[in-house]
Amino acid sequence: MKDISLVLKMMLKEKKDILFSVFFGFLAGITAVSLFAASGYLISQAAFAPPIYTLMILVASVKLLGITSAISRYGERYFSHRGTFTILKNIRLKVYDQIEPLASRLLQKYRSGDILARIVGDVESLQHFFLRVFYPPIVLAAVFIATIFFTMYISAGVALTMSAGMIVVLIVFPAIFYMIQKKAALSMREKRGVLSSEFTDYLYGFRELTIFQQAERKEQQLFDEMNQYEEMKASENRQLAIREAIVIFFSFFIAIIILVQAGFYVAEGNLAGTLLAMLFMIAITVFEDTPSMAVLPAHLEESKSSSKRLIEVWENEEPSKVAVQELEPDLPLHFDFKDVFIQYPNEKKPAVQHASLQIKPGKNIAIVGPSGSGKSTLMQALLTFAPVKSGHILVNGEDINTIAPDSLWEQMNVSLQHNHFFYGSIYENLRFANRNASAEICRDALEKVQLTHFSLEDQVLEKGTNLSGGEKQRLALARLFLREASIWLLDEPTSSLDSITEQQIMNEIEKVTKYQTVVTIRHRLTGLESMDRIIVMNQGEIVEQGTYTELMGKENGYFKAMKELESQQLAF
Ligand SMILES: Nc1ncnc2c1ncn2[C@@H]1O[C@H](COP(=O)(O)OP(=O)(O)OP(=O)(O)O)[C@@H](O)[C@H]1O
Repeated sequence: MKDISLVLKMMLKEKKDILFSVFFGFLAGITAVSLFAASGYLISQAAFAPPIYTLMILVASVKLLGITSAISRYGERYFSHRGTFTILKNIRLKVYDQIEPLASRLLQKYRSGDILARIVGDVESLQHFFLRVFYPPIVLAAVFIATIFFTMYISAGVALTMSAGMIVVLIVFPAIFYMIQKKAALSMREKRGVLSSEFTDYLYGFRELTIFQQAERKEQQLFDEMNQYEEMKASENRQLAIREAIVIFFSFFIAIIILVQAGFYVAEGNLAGTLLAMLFMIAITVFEDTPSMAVLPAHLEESKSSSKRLIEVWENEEPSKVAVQELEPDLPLHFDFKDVFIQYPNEKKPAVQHASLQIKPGKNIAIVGPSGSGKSTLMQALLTFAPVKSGHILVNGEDINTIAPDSLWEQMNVSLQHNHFFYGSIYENLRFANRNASAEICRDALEKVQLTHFSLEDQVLEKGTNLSGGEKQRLALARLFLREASIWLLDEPTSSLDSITEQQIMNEIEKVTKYQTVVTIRHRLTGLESMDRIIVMNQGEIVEQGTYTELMGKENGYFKAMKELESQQLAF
């Protein structure tokens, strides 16, 4: 039940459509049974040449039942499909609400292809739950019970046979098929996830695969995976067809048994001969919709696992927020890291540990250290993106987790190591930072980062593939000049630039950030003399922190050693 809780909750919101679907489904089923029962009776009666009005009443009943059955069937389809689409919409909104705050963490946990396959595929497959799992057995059982009650008045023996048939079709077959289904569905889902991940890898890595002449091998691997998946799918379809055939065969078998049984009663004189055709027609019609019970277990298993897999995406990721409070805009922000420990999912080693530091408003902070020492992770923690396992990050004395992230990001100007660019013009890619920025302001920003050779109309391809590394960095920095922010977080903002351009752009940044907090991650150790504080990291720990003079004054200091090493390398 827990597995299916997501779709059940969303479904029960649509009670009206559920009730109408069941009502019209029942009406369509029972009128169909009555229609064929009346037809059977009509044929038998006609043989005895009854008064014309008897025939007229019977013919009129048959016509009325036929029309009611058709209209009810339409009503059933209308409400069940309307309900299904509304349930799907509710599920999509729910899933989006759940994963939106976790987006960055989820991409650390799952391969992007797998998460995409999960969310799109699993949500889609939940459409079958209401349509093929939930209400058809209710309707079928209701039609069966009403028919069996009616049949009991004609022949208790036939009613008993019909009840036995109903139990086999509604309970025994689905239970057996469900057990068989469980195993097969698991491997199908795994295969689908693998295939989607492999395909995404192939698309993203196509250039590298081509350069290293591995594209053909990867393609072959993908084709093999696809063929295996197709084979599994075909085998599943075959299985479903066989199960449907078994149920259909059984239904006919029961109808024949009922015919023979009723014939026997007629021969014995315990049943009127005119009712024989009617009973046979009832038996055929009441079992008519039972093939849906053959596919029900497959859809139930699929819905259960889809619902479970979707819940798993956010289940253990629930942010441990106590209360979400908005930060007042323009409030100077003071960050305080207290013994912070960060570990990425599925990683053995922590990325950052025992990190304690303060970032006071208006200060200029540099984070330095060897590659992989945890500098970017520390910055991600300021943005609330890092998986902090213990310790606290306080913003003006309040736990960062209790603060609405939007109100924090509103005060930040961020340039990360890898910045995203959208397919569109330079202008669109700039205005993405500030929708109100005029063309003039955007041109001015381009000038500050020395990208004057670009016009605002120039095209940027997806992910900025037509820009050089340095141009991408400068375009990302140009965005920052369009926004007012009290905190600037810059992760190696100029690493791809020559030192002269770097200096000129940093001067521009300094001009606009005179009174702002600036945290910069640096690889090069030049130009750090004016920093208010330098945080030195090594293997996930802050090994030193202080001003340039303090750090250089340390006997056997780590920063001093790094600086000396860099000077020696530059001298060569
Ligand atoms: N998304 C991630 N998932 C798992 N491990 C990660 C992730 N990001 C970083 N790490 C690991 O965390 C550690 C710190 O990485 P981080 O990027 O913070 O270092 P860095 O000092 O910024 O490195 P660089 O100077 O090369 O950018 C590294 O061991 C890295 O492999």
